[in-house]
Amino acid sequence: MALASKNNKRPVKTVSRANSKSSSDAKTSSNKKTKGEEAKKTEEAQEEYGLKEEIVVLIAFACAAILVLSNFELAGSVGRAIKWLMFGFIGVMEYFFPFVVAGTIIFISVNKSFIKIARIKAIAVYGLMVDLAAMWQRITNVPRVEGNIFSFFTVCANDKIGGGFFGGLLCKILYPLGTVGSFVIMLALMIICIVVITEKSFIKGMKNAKTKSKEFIEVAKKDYFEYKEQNDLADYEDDEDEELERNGHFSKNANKNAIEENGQIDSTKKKKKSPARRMGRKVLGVTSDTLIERNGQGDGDINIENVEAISNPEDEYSKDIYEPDSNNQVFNGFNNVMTDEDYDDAYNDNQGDNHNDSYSDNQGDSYKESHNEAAQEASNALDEDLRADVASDNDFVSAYNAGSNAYASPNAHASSNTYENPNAHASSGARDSLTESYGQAAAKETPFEKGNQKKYHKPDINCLKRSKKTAFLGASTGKNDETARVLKQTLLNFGVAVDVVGISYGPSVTRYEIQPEQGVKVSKIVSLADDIKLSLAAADIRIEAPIPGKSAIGIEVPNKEATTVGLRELIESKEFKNAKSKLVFATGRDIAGKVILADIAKMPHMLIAGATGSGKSVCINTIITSILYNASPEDVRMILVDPKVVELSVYNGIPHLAEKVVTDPKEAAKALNWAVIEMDRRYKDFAKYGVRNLEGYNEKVVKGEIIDDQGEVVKDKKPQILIIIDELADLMMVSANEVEDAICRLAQLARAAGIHMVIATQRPSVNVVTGLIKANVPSRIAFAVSSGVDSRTILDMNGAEKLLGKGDMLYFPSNLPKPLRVQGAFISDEEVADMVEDVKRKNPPVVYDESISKTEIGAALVGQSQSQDERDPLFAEAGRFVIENEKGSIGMLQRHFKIGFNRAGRIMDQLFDAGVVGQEMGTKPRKVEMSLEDFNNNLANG
Ligand SMILES: Nc1ncnc2c1ncn2[C@@H]1O[C@H](COP(=O)(O)OP(=O)(O)OP(=O)(O)O)[C@@H](O)[C@H]1O
Repeated sequence: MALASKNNKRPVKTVSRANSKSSSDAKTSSNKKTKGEEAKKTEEAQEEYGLKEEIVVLIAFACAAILVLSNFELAGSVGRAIKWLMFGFIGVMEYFFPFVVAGTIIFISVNKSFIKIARIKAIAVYGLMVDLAAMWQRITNVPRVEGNIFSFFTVCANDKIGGGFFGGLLCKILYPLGTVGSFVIMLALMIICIVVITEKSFIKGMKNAKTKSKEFIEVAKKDYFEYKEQNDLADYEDDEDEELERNGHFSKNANKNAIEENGQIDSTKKKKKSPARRMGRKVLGVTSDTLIERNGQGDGDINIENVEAISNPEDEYSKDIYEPDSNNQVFNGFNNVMTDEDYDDAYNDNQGDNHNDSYSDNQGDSYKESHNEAAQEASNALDEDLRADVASDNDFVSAYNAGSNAYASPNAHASSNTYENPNAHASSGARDSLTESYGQAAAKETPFEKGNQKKYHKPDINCLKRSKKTAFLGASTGKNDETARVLKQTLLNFGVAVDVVGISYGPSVTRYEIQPEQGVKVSKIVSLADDIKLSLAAADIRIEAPIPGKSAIGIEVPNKEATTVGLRELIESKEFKNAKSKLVFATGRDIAGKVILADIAKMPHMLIAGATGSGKSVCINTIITSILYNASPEDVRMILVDPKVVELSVYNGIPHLAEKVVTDPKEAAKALNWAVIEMDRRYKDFAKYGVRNLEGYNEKVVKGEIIDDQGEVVKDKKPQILIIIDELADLMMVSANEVEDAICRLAQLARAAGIHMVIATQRPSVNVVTGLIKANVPSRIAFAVSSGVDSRTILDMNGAEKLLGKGDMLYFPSNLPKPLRVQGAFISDEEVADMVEDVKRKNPPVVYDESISKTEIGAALVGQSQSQDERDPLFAEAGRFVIENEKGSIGMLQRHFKIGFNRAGRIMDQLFDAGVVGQEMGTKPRKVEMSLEDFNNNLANG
């Protein structure tokens, strides 16, 4: 029905044909016929036509159906006959025949207006069928083509094979051409039929295919040339960039990146450049064409060249820690990157100054004035070789050594009693005779005797090696600027727009100070730490958000090569020399290269923690060395506790030691107890003489206002005492309670008494660094640790797990709000050994304080109770209670008076002292040995 309706609509031409037919009829018959009649006829014709069409279509379908059914032998004997017949005519093509018949009938019926064409096409279809049948026949060759023409019909009809009569006939006709020739012709026929049916030219199609492939090649060629052109352009741009970089310009982003005036991205440029850029560059987790849309600023990309490494005065977090001197030329950050001349000048200045300090300070004479004179004397006194050296060598160091030798010689000693310095650089002969003469002198006078306090001779600065000066300069090359660019791009890739506002080149890390655009959360940048690490291929980075005192976030990236900060350069620095405190030590250099000094007196106690190999022992060495270069034994005495035995034993014999280096943890507990007793003693003295602290006391000593019990004026100042414990864990293992008690008591009260502690541990766990110790030791230095948990134990915050080791530290004194990243000063074991040797040689033998080793563990507590000498307020009541119950038990006192064990125990001890109860009897209660009457009497008598 659908077809019918389609047909009704379609043949407009058919209708018009009918119309024309009726009109011609009208012409030939008569003009009398009315228009209404014509129209009626037309309508009738149309109806007739529609019906016919429908009938034809239906018959066609019926025929086709019967043919199909015949193929499957479902149409009875007629069907079988038809099948037989059809196979006889067209062979195996009979299977397709029903559909072809139905199709052609319908096709012709609906294309009546093109009947000729329709017929031709129908013939072509049948021709194609015969051609295909012939092909099949030729391929199978059954029945044989050479046979009788009629055998084709009979064999195919009977056996349902072959190409039938028509197929066979064609084969027979073409037989003289042979098989191949036959096939060629049959193929040609097939193409002709298809062309006729489809009306599509085979040759034209071939031509089209040719032109299409040509077009395709053209397009490919065009693409290739375009790509090549772009690639060349990118190469050229890269060359240009490199050239700019070489010339010190770093504005390629500003030139190349298409940020328009109004901040819009030039998308065409961006599109064109992207393939070349991606192909031409290594991708480091960023795409280099990512541009930032700036909000109204429109000043293009940041020009990294303009970013200067400024050691901003605002960086001074605390005046207590460093007081930068504008005159200081020694590595004062990167603004003052030194030329060789500068360096040498500074060196000579410092050398001269230091030399001056070492001698003129202590001796009261100007070393410089007499130096030339003395050197002259030396040249007389020394052997030929040395004299030649002194005469020819203009180098200050040689002159200095020669000068020192001069003073070391017995002659010089005889001629000038100011310089009795046995120098490390003395020739062996001179040294022997000196030792002899020194021994005699030492026999006459007691070392550090009263009024002879200025005879401490500092070690020679040449015992410490000078670190390489070029190391700092190396870090200021353009490499780091490139890093800043990558950093910025990486953050942009994650949608974080930032400006790099400053770069600080530190000895081991470089800090990029970035300022996020408004609306960017600091936490977002912190969360990108791993991605930044990946882009920069950095071992580890630390993000300081924000940098204290700045509206910027610091991203600390390790330098490719870390620079060692030599202790010597710090000790020679003006900051160190100008430091007033005797307990100042050269900590290292901060991220901007500034000298960081720490004053232990202000801390007043310090905890140093870090994993093994992170730099604790080196740090302790720098503390001791700094003190040896800065303070005399009258100013500072040290107690060194070294349970590891090997670390600090080298210092045995230096005059600053109050006690031989303590290696036994039990001895260490004694030493701590001694310190507690000493602290109590000092407080008593302060109270007695009406001073508040050690400084006040020492001032009075200088003024001669301190008179002792014998009525003599005290001339000895009390030194500051520094207790250094190299491994707290070892002490805690042996006697945790005593050690913890002593440390806490010292930590709470020792500041005013001038007693300070430096406690180091590689195990920052809570059972070593207990809550009590942490609470009482406010200043910390954290070296690299293995986990954030350890970092939190030390600093109460993460960060130390990101450190690089080898002296990289977070320095967190009590007066800073946040830890400061510092590269610790370095001193080698050889330097320590040289320096200690030098100090020992120059100074009288050390006199240890025997009372330290004689102190009993727990004596401090006895001392404490004795010093208090007070009975517990419950003493009387407790006494009566015990007597009434006729037994003395601590538990009973605890329960009855609702007090703790310690207090109850103390009361029981007091009752024992007063004779109320007897000795302890293990677990049994003590015996009562006093009547209530006697007890009351005793109380009444006081
Ligand atoms: N400030 C520094 N500068 C350069 N290198 C350093 C610095 N401090 C330490 N190192 C390097 O690290 C090594 C280990 O240092 P150190 O012995 O001080 O570690 P430690 O923390 O005391 O280890 P341990 O707990 O095992 O004794 C040193 O030999 C040295 O090479």
